[in-house]
Amino acid sequence: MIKITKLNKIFNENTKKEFHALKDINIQIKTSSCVILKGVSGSGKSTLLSIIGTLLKPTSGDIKIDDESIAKLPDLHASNFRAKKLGFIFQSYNLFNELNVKDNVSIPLIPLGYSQKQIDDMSKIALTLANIEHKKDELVYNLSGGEKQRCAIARALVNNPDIILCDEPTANLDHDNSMKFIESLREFKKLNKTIIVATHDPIFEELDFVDEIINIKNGMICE
Ligand SMILES: Nc1ncnc2c1ncn2[C@@H]1O[C@H](COP(=O)(O)OP(=O)(O)OP(=O)(O)O)[C@@H](O)[C@H]1O
Repeated sequence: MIKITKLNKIFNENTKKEFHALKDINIQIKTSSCVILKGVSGSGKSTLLSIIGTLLKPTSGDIKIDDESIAKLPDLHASNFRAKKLGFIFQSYNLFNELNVKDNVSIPLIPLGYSQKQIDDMSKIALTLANIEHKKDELVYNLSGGEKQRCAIARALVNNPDIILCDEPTANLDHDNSMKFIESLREFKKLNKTIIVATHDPIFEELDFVDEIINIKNGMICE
């Protein structure tokens, strides 16, 4: 369970540029559910996703993941927490173009102290799940947009995370590849992952496996 209580995020606090990006957010996300964070550009979706992902700290309020409070985790603990529990899929893929697919996918495992054999085995499982195993030796630079997305999916899955966070995952995909991405989400759901997708793509609105759509407007949850 992810429990967010009275969460606020203020950028540039106490300066002329002060901006209240998230206002008194209260949400509970059940384990193994799929939730869509929906809202127009600038509404606060990425900010909320980044806080859930421990990439950003809230100004006030609490966020608990499986009863562990993560709002104020020191940076080293936050990066360990991410490495064990979370997988990220970003709109811009965030891959290393000059490395091959397999190396990109195995990167999150390196700080976790696995042996080379374990890294190879775990990477192979993720590459197969994301249907990109056949391109494992190809440089990311040479992949199509849909293939880059599948490589990013494999990287998000490689540590077998409980929670998968997706930020505008279909923004750079055509309709066919967006539909393929949605089928990947369906598979994650079958694997009992908790999935949170921040998006304004209407394609996510009527999916049978989505448990909840949370609307965000001007940093607030709309009922
Ligand atoms: N580091 C920052 N400093 C100042 N303001 C910021 C910062 N990050 C985000 N903001 C502001 O907070 C608001 C919410 O941004 P956020 O990226 O969360 O929106 P979003 O709903 O994800 O938008 P998009 O769909 O365009 O990605 C925006 O007005 C943005 O300009």
